[in-house]
Parts: sequence; structure tokens; C-alpha cells
Amino acid sequence: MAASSLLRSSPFFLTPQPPNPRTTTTNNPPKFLTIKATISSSDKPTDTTPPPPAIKHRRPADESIRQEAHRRTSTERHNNFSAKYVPFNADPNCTESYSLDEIVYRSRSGGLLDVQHDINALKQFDGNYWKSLFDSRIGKTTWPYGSGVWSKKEWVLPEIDSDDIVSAFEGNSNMFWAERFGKHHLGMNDLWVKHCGISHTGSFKDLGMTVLVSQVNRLRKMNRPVVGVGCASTGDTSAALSAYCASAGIPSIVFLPANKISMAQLVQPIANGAFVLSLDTDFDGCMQLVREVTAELPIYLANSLNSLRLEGQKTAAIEILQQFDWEVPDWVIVPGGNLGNIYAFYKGFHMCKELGLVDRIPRLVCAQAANANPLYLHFKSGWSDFSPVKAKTTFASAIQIGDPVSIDRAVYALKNSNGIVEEATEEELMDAMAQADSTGMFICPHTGVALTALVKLRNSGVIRPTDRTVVVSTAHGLKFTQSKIDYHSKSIPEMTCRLANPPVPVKADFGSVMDVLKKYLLSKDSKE
Ligand SMILES: Cc1ncc(COP(=O)(O)O)c(C=O)c1O
Ligand SMILES: N[C@@H](CCOP(=O)(O)O)C(=O)O
Repeated sequence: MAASSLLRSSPFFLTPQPPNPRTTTTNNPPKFLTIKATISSSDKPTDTTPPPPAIKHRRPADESIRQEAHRRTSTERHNNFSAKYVPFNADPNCTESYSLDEIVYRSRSGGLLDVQHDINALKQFDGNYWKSLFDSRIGKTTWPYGSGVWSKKEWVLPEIDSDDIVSAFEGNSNMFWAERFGKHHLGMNDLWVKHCGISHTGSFKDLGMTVLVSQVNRLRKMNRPVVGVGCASTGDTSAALSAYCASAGIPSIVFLPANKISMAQLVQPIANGAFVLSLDTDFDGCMQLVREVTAELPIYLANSLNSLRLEGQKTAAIEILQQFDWEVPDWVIVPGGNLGNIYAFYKGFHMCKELGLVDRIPRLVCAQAANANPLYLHFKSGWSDFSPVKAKTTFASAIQIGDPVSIDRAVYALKNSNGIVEEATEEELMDAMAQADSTGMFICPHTGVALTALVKLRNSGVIRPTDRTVVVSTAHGLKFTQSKIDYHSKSIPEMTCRLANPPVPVKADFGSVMDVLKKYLLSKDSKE
């Protein structure tokens, strides 16, 4: 049987089993994977007889995919994968830890927490095993592995019953080869945009929220005191929270800074039935309030202060490696606000290295709006001392954050990846967004911030023309159409809007239309 059909029909296809000490020694993958790994294109079997079709095990007609997954979970329980909360970046001798079923967001000393996986249990399988397992799950509808997040379940929330998972089959977002933008504007041939915003609610937040809301679903089934889930938001966290909660029938409460988020983002939680509080403060003010409120009421905190969120977000890093056939890009550029995501990317890459899927990690760049740049200022000071800032209005409104909760996580990620922080002025980010759009993308202003960082690092020669570079696009451009309207109608005070492309008013008669079109075609001709 061909190795691929062996893989597909094997009971190991969907879930890794613990190694049987009688047949497997530590670090030896199960036999079928050894077979797959050793068949290279040069020594393919010469027998051209097509392999017999893989046997399809259709579930009983009265069983849903959830129930089927639940049935399967009972066999998965034989594995000994586990995870717990530990203080972030703690001394190796520290013994403080918490079960993921506890409701805890901070360590005893008030520091951040991190989800720590039992790496030794995961290491019972080698890198090739994990690569094959993750690759085998892409594009399927098998619950919950059709999700880009849950296809890595063993590395995310290994102990949750698949039946408790709340998922929209998020993740597996496309990687756009930015051919024209790279070639014409930067002289680059290996530039990619990871479209994390082409997603269920239009931003990368879905990746983390599926994990958090699934855990809440589990806690509620365990009768833990969780009446609702709450967050402070600049628009994307609230959209994801309200959608996932609505799909699980869990009340959601969102704290939004009044008049500081886009209309599309505001309407998302409203439509999904969240309890929406519009507060006369900025995001940092909302964050402070939600922390105080969740300490008093049985409302579970859904911001990235809660390290569960980052377990989902880290899968975007694993996906990038997967999409490059497990080859490591040179650079990954991420726009930063509350600063959970830059650490999530670091964590995903680092886990892949630690578990032998790759041999290095990319250099990370965190890009901030100059109007909300506390991390940039910290980086420029040589990481000397950190001071929050009062964030000013920016078109990149989702990263208008002056006192990021994950500052320590971000600094750790950047120091350990030989990372860099860049900033973008309003004009730079809007021009970058317009330029990218003119090459076929339709990005959000935050991605414009990341692209500006790329342009600066390319112009200074830090990023070389042939470096494989991934820019992370964090939200869908359709959530930010007003900024594009303002730009293309040149209605932004003190901004040239040099790439504005406003519609041309023309009289509705043949002659006028012909005149305008001839002029346009001539101008195009002379540019060729
Ligand atoms: C669209 C968008 N991009 C980037 C970010 C920054 O992510 P983080 O807060 O994890 O740094 C956010 C949220 O802050 C966002 O909503
Ligand atoms: N951009 C975020 C800000 C909050 O970030 P979080 O990751 O801590 O929830 C948003 O969309 O609300």
C-alpha cells in the first residue's frame, strides 16, 4: 500500500497514540510514519497499480461530528499530554502552577502567566511525526481538526474533550505571495502576506478566542462559576468573543472605548447579541475597568492577559512553517498593540524548534503606530526602562494602546528572536496600505503599519532582497473602509494622500466618456 494511503487509513491518522514500550523506543515514530518519511521522490515504488481506495469510516447517520469526536476522545485519553499555567518566564526552580481548569490570570507575585506544556510527553514523538500529523489534518471536516488551531490540539489544549470545543474552523488562512508589491516597491521576490484577517470575524483574534471560549464551555459544564465572558477591546477581540460566545450560547460583555473603533467592528458584537458597554475612555481605560470588574463578578476575562488566548494565536506561526513545507522564513513582521500576538508567534516558532520540526526560528519584527508606540520607545532606549504612553488617535485604531498588558512577553519574544521594533507615522501607514491595495490586496491599516516596517528595514538594508519575509495581516480591510474612503477622497488634514485614486465624475454621454477614457489610456501607455 502506498505510504500516503497507509497514513490515511491508519488509526493514527487523527490522533497520536502513546508509544508502546514493547514496539517503540523513545523518539522512534510509529512504523507507518517511518515508512512515509523514508520514501523520497527518487525511490518511489515502480509499481504503477493505483492503491486501493482508502476505506471511509462514515459515522452512524444519527451521530453528529461532535458526538463522533467525543467517542474518539475516549481513545485519545490514553495519551499523556497535558498543560498547566505557570508564572511567565519564572525561575526554573519555581514550583507555582495552576490547572487550566482554575480561574486565574496572574501569578502570586502579580506577574503574567504562561501555558506550559509537558514537553517531555510531546517529545515521545519526533519532529517528522508531528509534521505528518498536522499535515494530514489540513482541509478536513473532521471535528475539530478542520480548524487550523485544533489541528494542533495536542499542542494547544491537549486535555479538552473535543465535544467541548467551540470552533468555526478558523485558521488555515491563506498566504498571499506579494509578487507585485515585493518586486516593484522593494526589489524582493520572496515576500508573503499571511492573511490572518481573512477569517470568521475578520481578524486573527478568532485563533485565540476559539481556545478561550472552548475552555469556558468546559468550565461551565463543570459547574464552575462563569456566568459570562468579558473583554476590553479596540474592536477585534470583542467581535471574536461575541461571535464564539453566541455560537456556544454563552453571555458576552464587551467594554468598548466610545467613538474609537470602526463602525464595522462596533456592529459585530451588537449583531452577535453581546452586552455592549460604550465607555467614555480609551482602550487602556477599558482594560483597567474590565480587570477590576472580572475580579469582582463571575465574568471570565477574555483579553490576552489570559494566556489561554495565546495558545490559539501561536498556531499561526506553526501554519506559516507548514505552508512553507517546514522551511523557516527569515523574517516575520507583526503589528503590535496589547502585545500578546508577537509573543504568541515566538512561542509557536519556538515550540516547533524545541520539538524538532525545524532547526531555527525567524527573526521577529514588531511594528507599532508612531501615535501608540510604547514598545518602540522601549526598544530605542536599549530596553532600559519601560514607560506606558498616552496613545494618540491613529488610523490603525485597533492598536491604539499605550499601556500594553503583555509588554514583558513582547520583550522576551524580541530578545530571544534577535528581533527589532519599528514604527509608522500616519502618512507612512496609509501610503503603505494604499500601495499594497494597488497591487491587489485590500488590507487594514495595521497591516499598513507592518508593511511600513518592512519598507524601512528593506531601505536600510537590514532585510535583504532575497530574504523570505512574511508580513502578518491581522484584520480584514473591509472592517476599515472609512479610512480608505478618507484617504482616496483626500479628506485627511495635513496628509498628501499621494496614492489617492478618487472616482472621476463624468457626464453620462458617449463623447465625454470617450474623452476621459482616451486620456486615461494614453497616460497608462506612456507609463509602460
Ligand atoms: C487588527 C489588529 N492588529 C494588531 C493587533 C495587535 O495585536 P496585539 O494586541 O496582540 O499586539 C490588534 C489588537 O491589538 C488588532 O486588533
Ligand atoms: N486589538 C485588540 C486589543 C485587545 O487585545 P487583546 O489581544 O488583549 O484582547 C482588540 O481588538 O480588542
